[in-house]
Parts: sequence; C-alpha cells; structure tokens
Amino acid sequence: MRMTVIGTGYVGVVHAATLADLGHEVLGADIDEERISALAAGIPPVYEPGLRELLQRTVASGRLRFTTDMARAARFAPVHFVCVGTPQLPGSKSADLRSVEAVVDALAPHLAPGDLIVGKSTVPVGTAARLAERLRRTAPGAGIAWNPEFLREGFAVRDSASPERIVVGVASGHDEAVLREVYAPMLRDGVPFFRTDPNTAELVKVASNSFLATKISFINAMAEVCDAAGADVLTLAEAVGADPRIGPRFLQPGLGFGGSCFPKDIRGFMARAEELGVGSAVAFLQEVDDINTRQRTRTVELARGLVGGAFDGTNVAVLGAAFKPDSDDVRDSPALAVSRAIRHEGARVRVHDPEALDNARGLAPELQYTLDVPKACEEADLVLHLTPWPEYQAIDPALLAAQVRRPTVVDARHALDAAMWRRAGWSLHAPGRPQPEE
Ligand SMILES: NC(=O)C1=CN([C@@H]2O[C@H](COP(=O)(O)OP(=O)(O)OC[C@H]3O[C@@H](n4cnc5c(N)ncnc54)[C@H](O)[C@@H]3O)[C@@H](O)[C@H]2O)C=CC1
Ligand SMILES: O=C(O)[C@H]1O[C@H](OP(=O)(O)OP(=O)(O)OC[C@H]2O[C@@H](n3ccc(=O)[nH]c3=O)[C@H](O)[C@@H]2O)[C@H](O)[C@@H](O)[C@@H]1O
Repeated sequence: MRMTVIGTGYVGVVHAATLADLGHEVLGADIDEERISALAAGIPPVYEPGLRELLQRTVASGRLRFTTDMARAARFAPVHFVCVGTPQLPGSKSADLRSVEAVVDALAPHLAPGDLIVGKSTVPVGTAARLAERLRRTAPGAGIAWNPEFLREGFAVRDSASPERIVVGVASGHDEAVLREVYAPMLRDGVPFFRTDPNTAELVKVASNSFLATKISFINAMAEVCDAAGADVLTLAEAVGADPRIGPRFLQPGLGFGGSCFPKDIRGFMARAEELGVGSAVAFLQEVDDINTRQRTRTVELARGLVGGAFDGTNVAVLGAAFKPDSDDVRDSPALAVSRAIRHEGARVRVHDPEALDNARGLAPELQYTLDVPKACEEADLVLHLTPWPEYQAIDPALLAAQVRRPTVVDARHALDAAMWRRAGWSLHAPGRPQPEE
C-alpha cells in the first residue's frame, strides 16, 4: 500500500520507517529541508535506539523515500499520516494547532475523493471534526480520521513495531477498512484494535497521558510526605504497586515528568475542558502539574542546602540533560530546568549527557557541557544525578570521589546504588528517603 507520513520528528520518522518495514511504500515529507536531505541519506534527525538501523534498512529497500514537496506528497498516495508538532501556545495552556492546519490546507487542493488524512499528532478533542468541516469545502469527498500515537521516546522503535493497542477514530466503514489494511500485519499478530469516533480517539490519547502524569505526581506527593514523616518512598512505591489494581509501573518517584508531551498535554486538556464548560472535571490536573513543578524546586532547595545555603562561587556537576534516558530530547527537561535555576543563582554548572548535549547547548547556552563524567565532576562541591542513564549506574564512586572537592551527591532519580556510594565515602541524598546517620 502507498502512504505518506507528514512531519518527520520523533513520531513521524519512526512511524514512516515502521510502515515501510511492514512492506508499505512510504513517502516522508517535512518542511525542514536539511532534515529531509539527511533522512534521504539514512541519517536520523533524533537519537532513538535502533532507529538508525531501521531507517537505513528501509531507505535501502527503496520502500522509504523523502520529500519537501507537499503537492508531490498529496498525489503520491491515498493515505496521509500527519505527525507534526502540537506544542503549547506561548502564554496559554492550549495546544498550537497551526502546523496540523497547515498540513491539511497544503494537502487539500491535491486530494481526490476517497483519500484519507489520518492525524497522529496529539490534539484537543473536536479537532478532527473541525478539520472535516474544513475539508468538506476544500477537498470534497476526502476523509479525516484520528489514530493517536502512544510510543515512548527511548523505546519508540519497539513501541511502534509492537504497539499495546491501535486506536482509530473514524467517520466511516471505508476509513476503518483503510486503517485495518495499513496495520494488517500487526492485527494478525493480535494487537488490540479499537474502532471509535474521532472525538473519543482524541480523548483516549489525552486521557492516557493525564492518567500516567497523575500516577507520577501521586508518588512524588507521597515522597514529600515521606520526607516529612521519615518514611521511605521507594519501599512505599513497591508495596503500593504490588497491588495489581494499582501496578508498579509509573510509580517511580524523583524529579517528575518532563518532555514534549505530558506537561503540554495535561495543560492542553485543562484548556479544552474549560472551553467545553467542564473545566472542573479535570481541575485536579492543575495539582498534578504543580506537584510536578515542585519536584524541581525541591531539588534546587535540597542542593542549595547542601552547598551551605547559597550557590555563589560553587561548582555543581550535573549528570544528565535529556528529559529521560535513551533520548536526546531536552524539551521541558527537568534536569535542564534544575541546572538552569542553579546557574541562575550563581553556581558554575557543568553538565554531562551521552546524547543530548547538542540540543541542550541550543536551549541553555549558559551552562558548560562535557562528554566526560570525571571532567564534569572536577572540583565539584556537589554532584546532581538528574537523568538516570544506565551508564551512571556503572560509575565507580570511589574513582569519582577523587575528582570532586566534596563527595556529596543528590540522586534525584533513585537509580544509584546508595549503599555503594556511601561506602565509597559519599554523602548521598535522595528525596523521599530517610538520610542515614553520618
Ligand atoms: N515525541 C513523542 O514521544 C510523542 C509525540 N506525540 C505527538 O506527536 C506529534 C509530533 O511530536 P514530535 O514528533 O515529538 O514532534 P517534532 O517536533 O519532533 O516533529 C515535528 C516535525 O514536523 C515538521 N513540521 C512542522 N510543520 C510542518 C508542516 N507544515 N509540514 C510538514 N512538516 C512540518 C517539523 O519540521 C518536524 O520535523 C505531537 O502532537 C506530539 O504531541 C505523540 C506520542 C509520542
Ligand atoms: O504522548 C507522548 O508523547 C508520550 O508520552 C509518554 O512518553 P515519553 O514522554 O516519551 O516518556 P515516559 O517514559 O512516559 O516518561 C515521561 C517523563 O516521566 C518521567 N517518569 C516516568 C515514569 C515514572 O515512573 N516516573 C517518572 O518521573 C520520565 O522521567 C520522563 O521525564 C507516554 O509514556 C507515551 O505513551 C506517550 O505516547
């Protein structure tokens, strides 16, 4: 089957390559010319485990090609997946839908009756219905469906090839049949398929992200209570999560959630619910957001206390810049937010990350960066472990102790072996966990 994927960022490039790997003939389109030339040469625009190999394999097969010509894309196939960004509008909680609308408007004049636009971008409920209305005027007979994406960064290739479910919001049996054909190999493998109306499909996406964000903020709220009560949030999370009705996943306390989706999706949901007159139904998401932001502030406060009450003249080493490990994405990264706040208060901050330094440099040029962990920690008064890359768990704390001015570490992600670090002479602090007598 022929299809296009419009927008070749974290979602689009993985989706396009996955579809080509399923055997489809795929044309990826983007307005970013540099990105498209690199993709055509098999060079991925983002770091994602397994993506380079998948991209090179599918480009070499001839089933995956790229273009910046939207008219060519429109005429290439009868099915068009839209994977462009829907960031938070500056100064507002709402999602910015201009890229989605631009794509629909660019495709419309070239569509034939029966052609189908399939949105994968995360949008406020009602978007597909509004765009369908627009298409009725600009491309009579063309359809629009919504097929939200649930992949996680760091696992994007795996999640895309083996999704936990496929949700399609469609307006007709024809549109459902088209999407069943696209995903036929996955359906044969037993992936659950939910056919619904477009409004419900759009809501499934934001409801899922809201639930996951709520789970994270819940456990971080418990960490705050643990700190006050002298209890241990890691044991609490394990014991609470052992109830199968609750489950252990997404109960990892620490610095809270970041990235390009959870924060903007819960805010966009609140804004849309307000418009629909049901703001109070999801008002709890404001608390979820506030608890999340507070974890960053709490980490800065803990760090400030550990360097004697003020950052002026101190050296702080930061392990991790990406919003999560196995990603180079620094959009709304909690690690960078904490680093910047500390730098703003006068510390010299040196950041290590194995993959995200280029992106971090672009966003926070005031920080210093290095690809070498010992160098990041040289003469440090404090080490902050903010993104749990597996390689940080392999650090020899005894060797690192020789680099620093004071062997004090904050493990904001609960990923270091606390006993080993303490044995190596470190004072290790982990929010939500009792501090042993030193
Ligand atoms: N990043 C993630 O893990 C996930 C993201 N999503 C949703 O998917 C959507 C895309 O997210 P990302 O891939 O992270 O965004 P991104 O920012 O990485 O990529 C967006 C791409 O769209 C291109 N673009 C923008 N306007 C365009 C236009 N008019 N025509 C053609 N291309 C255009 C950009 O140049 C860029 O390459 C968002 O709605 C997001 O909420 C959903 C699930 C997971
Ligand atoms: O809509 C999206 O963009 C995607 O958002 C999340 O995926 P992602 O943001 O890539 O990564 P997650 O693994 O969900 O982590 C998000 C943030 O929460 C934090 N987190 C996660 C889990 C946890 O227990 N605790 C915790 O603090 C992570 O460190 C990270 O900053 C969802 O998991 C995906 O299903 C969804 O498709």
